[in-house]
Amino acid sequence: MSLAFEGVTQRFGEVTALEDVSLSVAPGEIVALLGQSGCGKTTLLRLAAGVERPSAGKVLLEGREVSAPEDFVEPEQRGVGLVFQDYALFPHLTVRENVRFGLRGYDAASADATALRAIARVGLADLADSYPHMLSGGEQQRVALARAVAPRPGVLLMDEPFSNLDRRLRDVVRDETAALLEETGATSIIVTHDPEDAMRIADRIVLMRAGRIVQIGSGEELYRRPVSLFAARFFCDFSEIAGIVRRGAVDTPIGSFPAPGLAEGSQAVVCVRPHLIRLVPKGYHLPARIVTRRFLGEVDHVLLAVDGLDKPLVARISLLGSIREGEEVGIDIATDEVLVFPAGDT
Ligand SMILES: Nc1ncnc2c1ncn2[C@@H]1O[C@H](COP(=O)(O)OP(=O)(O)OP(=O)(O)O)[C@@H](O)[C@H]1O
Repeated sequence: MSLAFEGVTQRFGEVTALEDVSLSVAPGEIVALLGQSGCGKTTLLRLAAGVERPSAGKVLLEGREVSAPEDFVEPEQRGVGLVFQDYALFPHLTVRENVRFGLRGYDAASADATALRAIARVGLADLADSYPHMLSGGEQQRVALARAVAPRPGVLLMDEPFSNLDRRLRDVVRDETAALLEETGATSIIVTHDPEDAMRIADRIVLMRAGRIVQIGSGEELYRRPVSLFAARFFCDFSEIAGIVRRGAVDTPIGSFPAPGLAEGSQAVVCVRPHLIRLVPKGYHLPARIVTRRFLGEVDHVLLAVDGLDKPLVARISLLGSIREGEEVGIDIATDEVLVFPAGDT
């Protein structure tokens, strides 16, 4: 089922939660709404679900407007499944009863069979007669997912579905959810503030800020070609170096970087990715000194002082051998991967 927002604006009194948002989600596509707290992600989800009506603009399901005052389709009529951050399970119902709850319109026998199939699909067959309080967070999340997908909704809307899970469990449940979404073929929107969640699960990421869409693209597009410093910072902890544009380039203590399209004399920010700095022996490339080195397992977190920079460069690299703090080294920066943005473009 396709889902589209056309010029949607949503106001709550003085607050504009969404401003002229347009987005089309293709049938079966998985889209992540990514952004900081308060940027309007949940509001967009609530509009799709039909629990909110837009102040202006349209919501379309399968090409049909479902948001117009005279043609407003109620949430339960939209064929939309919902999964919330807190799972929203009924505490007095068992797992089986919770999942059956979403299957209105089925006769008792087929509701039971369908519920049990969905429960088995998320690996909880043995817990079908348990109550939510007897389950771990990950198990409760799986029940919520089973309840949402059991009626085979055309659209699945998920609001921060993994945020209550600890790191390790989160990875597992996220991968399971991705597999299940693919299998059901539901058009899915997942709200998250975690870029890794978005990159791992979504076909396309919609980066939002203050009620507007900043950029739409695949995880790789957003990571490699962010449209602004704001978008860039969302996906990478860069070392940022300020400079002034002179003759189409920014001169910095670590080199000169092309700044196409930036005005002569304007302030710019040069962004260097921590994993694209390579250490070479002293005397080669750019001279630097190791300020600190922290072993993190797969990589080392290294701070490098460079003459002329007021803050050390951050590098995340694998340091073989016995490089020590205080040691003089050379550094080689993959310059074609360096990004340059106008300063203040946040
Ligand atoms: N019912 C409401 N009444 C008043 N203001 C609201 C209402 N719902 C949302 N807002 C405001 O609209 C803005 C967007 O909120 P929304 O919940 O959509 O953001 P979000 O990106 O989902 O944030 P979070 O990640 O914290 O859930 C916020 O400023 C919020 O305070």
